[in-house]
Amino acid sequence: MSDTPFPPCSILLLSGGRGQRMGGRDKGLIEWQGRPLIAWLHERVRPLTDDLIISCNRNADRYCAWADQLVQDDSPDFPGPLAGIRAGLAAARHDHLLILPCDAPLLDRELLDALLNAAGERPVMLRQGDFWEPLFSVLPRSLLPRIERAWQAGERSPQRVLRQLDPVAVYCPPNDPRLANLNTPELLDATQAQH
Ligand SMILES: Nc1nc2c(ncn2[C@@H]2O[C@H](COP(=O)(O)OP(=O)(O)OP(=O)(O)O)[C@@H](O)[C@H]2O)c(=O)[nH]1
Ligand SMILES: [Mg+2]
Repeated sequence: MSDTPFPPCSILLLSGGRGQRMGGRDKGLIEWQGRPLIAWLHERVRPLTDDLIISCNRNADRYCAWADQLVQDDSPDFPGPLAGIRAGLAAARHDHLLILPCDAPLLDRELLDALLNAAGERPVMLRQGDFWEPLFSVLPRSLLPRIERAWQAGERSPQRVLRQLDPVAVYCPPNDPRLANLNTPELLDATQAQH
């Protein structure tokens, strides 16, 4: 399965959002260049892991085709991506979990390698210009109890949680096209026209 130099990792694709800016549609299943967004992410990460986890809160019957395991939030009200991260960490079979959002189909192998090569005892988080990007990160599973404590104390922001855990940064330029995040129909159309 794996053709990588790094230790085995689990991979979590976050696809459990409300998709409000897409009119409430399940974003991972929206077609981009003729295939659902989640299929592009799946193609990119499948060679890197034997433990591909998708966090979804709808359409499990479709998502199961692209995953080894599915996880869902433990409440039905879309509490945000940290809910998916805690479920993914709890389910992960390897010591490290690479986390990615479902709506970034232009991610490339080089960026994934950079994140995974930095994996260790501290969290790894992408830093795009001046901004931390917690949904592009690698977490050791050993951090689950600390993340769980923060959650129980009412924290819901992945960025605040990860910043408190002494993250290692992997740097990207501010306008790195590989990080195009397709949040709206307009962005979806614009990137389709370019690729
Ligand atoms: N598990 C889980 N994942 C979520 C939740 N909210 C967002 N995400 C995921 O986090 C990533 C970033 O979220 P957004 O890009 O804002 O996606 P979204 O929340 O579906 O879209 P909007 O409703 O328009 O904000 C996406 O991969 C989402 O699927 C949630 O409540 N639970
Ligand atoms: Mg959102």
